[in-house]
Amino acid sequence: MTKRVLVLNGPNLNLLGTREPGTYGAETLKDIEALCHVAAEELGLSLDFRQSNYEGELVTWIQDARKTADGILINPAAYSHTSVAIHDALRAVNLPVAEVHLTNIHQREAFRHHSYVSSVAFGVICGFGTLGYRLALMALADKLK
Ligand SMILES: O=C(O)[C@]1(O)C=C(c2cccc(Sc3ccccc3)c2)[C@@H](O)[C@H](O)C1
Repeated sequence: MTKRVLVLNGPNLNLLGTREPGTYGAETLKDIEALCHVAAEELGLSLDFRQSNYEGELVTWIQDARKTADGILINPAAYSHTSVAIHDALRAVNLPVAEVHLTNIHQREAFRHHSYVSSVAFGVICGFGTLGYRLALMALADKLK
């Protein structure tokens, strides 16, 4: 049975590749989606890849995942540092969660050092750029086998 992973991307990630390439790299979210589909094919996973700037939409997608997905990869972006709602939704659905950040949030501004998602994720990857998405999918494939 092919395991299905919901890949969620938070606010402003739709702007990747357009500004701040020195911080977030030159790749776009479309580039990340493409690399995720290549990795998923290699790992025998199916993917649902989404991005939203709206916290409530991300919460609803997480809730729906209880019935439609086997695991979640999430880059919550700025909501990492603010959203108890996303934390609670991830806890409620009780699916394996891998958290990804393109940058090393621990080397950045203090307000980025804490993530409300990390305590409900089985693993957290940060600082490896877009490779972090591939690494997280590898970890999810292993967790779901
Ligand atoms: O490193 C990440 O992936 C992170 O999750 C991603 C973030 C992020 C995501 C998208 C955009 C921006 S800021 C930005 C705005 C315009 C163009 C490029 C970047 C930050 C930060 O909010 C987080 O603190 C860290």
